[in-house]
Amino acid sequence: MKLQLALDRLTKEECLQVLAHTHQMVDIIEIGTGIIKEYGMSLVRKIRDLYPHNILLIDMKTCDAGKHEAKQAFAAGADITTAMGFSSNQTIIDMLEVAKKENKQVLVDLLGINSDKRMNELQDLGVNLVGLHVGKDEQKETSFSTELFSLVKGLEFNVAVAGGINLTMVPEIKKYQPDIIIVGSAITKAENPDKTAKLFKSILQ
Ligand SMILES: O=C(CO)[C@H](O)[C@H](O)COP(=O)(O)O
Repeated sequence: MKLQLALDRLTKEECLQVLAHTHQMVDIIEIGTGIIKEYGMSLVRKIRDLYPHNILLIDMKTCDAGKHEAKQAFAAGADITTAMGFSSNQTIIDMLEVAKKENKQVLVDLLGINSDKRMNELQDLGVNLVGLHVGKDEQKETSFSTELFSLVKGLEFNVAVAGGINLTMVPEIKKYQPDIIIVGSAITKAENPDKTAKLFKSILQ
């Protein structure tokens, strides 16, 4: 089970500071959508250069122009880019094609997806990595629940989970054996991000 650290709603300096203290404890560094919008690919390149040994996911949340945005993400150094599950099939097909050529990956974010029909379509398109996700705004009303795993039950996906995940929630989530646990604020806003990342890592091992 891999630990992914999501950098969101931080300044560039805060991102670099958190990473300096935590990169050894995390498997995947995620550069969040808002950070990419603020600082662009130059920060992605900088983090790629600083941390060549971590897997780098950039949360493009692409929903159109899939080919172009996947190429952009991989050219900047991403190992994984993200697409929204509600995107057109063509967008997802194009992104998977670019990823395959470059030996990279696409994570399909299931934010807002709740139909088995769409899940089957995604599987038929060749998607192999999906994210069960409770969004930041949704978190005001609800928190991550393991009921979300029903969406991937019986399907062949590698699964990431995200959305306000904290240390207390991990033992229950672990029972479902997701491939990746994505943690943002619980680490980045902690008093001691390094200590907290270490605790997450030790629970996952
Ligand atoms: O994709 C995201 C927001 O769109 C975040 O990466 C994800 O929600 C994790 O952050 P947090 O643990 O703070 O919710």
